[in-house]
Amino acid sequence: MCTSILYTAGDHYFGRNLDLEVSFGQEVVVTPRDYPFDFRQMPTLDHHYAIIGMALVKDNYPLYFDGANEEGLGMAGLNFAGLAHFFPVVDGKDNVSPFEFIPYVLGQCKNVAEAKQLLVNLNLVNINFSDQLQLSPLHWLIADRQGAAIVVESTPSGLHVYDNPVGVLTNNPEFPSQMTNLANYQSVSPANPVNTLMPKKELMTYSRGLGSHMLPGGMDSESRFVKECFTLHNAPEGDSELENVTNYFHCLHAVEQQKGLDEVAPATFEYTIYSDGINLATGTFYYTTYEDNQINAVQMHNVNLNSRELAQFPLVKGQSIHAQN
Ligand SMILES: C[C@H](CCC(=O)NCC(=O)O)[C@H]1CC[C@H]2[C@@H]3[C@H](O)C[C@@H]4C[C@H](O)CC[C@]4(C)[C@H]3CC[C@]12C
Repeated sequence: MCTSILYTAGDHYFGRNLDLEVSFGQEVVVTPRDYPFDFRQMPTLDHHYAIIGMALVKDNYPLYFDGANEEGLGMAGLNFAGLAHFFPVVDGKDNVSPFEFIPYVLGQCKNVAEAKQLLVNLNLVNINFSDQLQLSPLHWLIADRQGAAIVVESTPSGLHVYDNPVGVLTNNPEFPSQMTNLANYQSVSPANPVNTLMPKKELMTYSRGLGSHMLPGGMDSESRFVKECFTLHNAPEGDSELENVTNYFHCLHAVEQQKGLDEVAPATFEYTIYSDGINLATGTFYYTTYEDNQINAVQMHNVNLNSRELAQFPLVKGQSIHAQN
């Protein structure tokens, strides 16, 4: 499972938790403007916006899990098992495979409005990257540095593009059902509740935080969606980049999966392999890994963006403890 968010605090911060039981060998990858992006059914993009994000590089091709471009448009692919459906190639449509979808959008669009235009003629097609790396059933959150966000879901009924007013995406069910479910939690609050249960009776406020007593806390995607909406939309806005990045990671880590809690096969547990976030205005990409609570950063503009060669930054994994004596 996974969770992706757009946090607004002056600038906009976009990224995700990647929750899985195996690591693919992903790293931070910058694709510069002149790297030739080949597509199976569409013309090569010889020149495009530069992209930074988390990717597995295979045969010199960056298979992005999530990322953002130099204009401040971000995009993340999240599991959508059993619901995602990809189609055969159709003449006259823009036929793009899901593994090409992030470069296709981030290479060409400055913002969500441009992405919506590009999606009008899109057909997400069932072409595997290779026999070893077959398609995964994904849906996507796309968000920009003006704060707009959409969700893209390709199901048996076709391609669906939904405005996302909450800036959160997890996994199943379909996005409109997640939004409907939020209505059940409207009374969840950071404040202690007013007693409407028995207004004429005194009830003891035995604890702080009673306003969030009904907040779901499970590992499942519906619980994470509600919990993250509550956390994100009550998060403070900081006065500095450091404060904002700190708040941002607290929001994501609120729904992280600790090892041992989500059993996906006997004795095999899914956990939050990494959490990442990019400041969409500055192009600084931040991340933490399960093994390392330290926030690491890669600044895309410190890489030569007028190049044809991918720049790869292996993930820092060792825990660093600040010994004080
Ligand atoms: C499985 C995860 C999504 C995380 C998640 O929700 N998993 C748990 C679950 O089963 O619910 C997805 C997100 C991005 C995906 C990868 C990217 O799409 C890039 C690449 C695309 C290829 O078609 C398949 C391999 C490969 C490398 C994908 C493997 C599966 C990934 C890593």
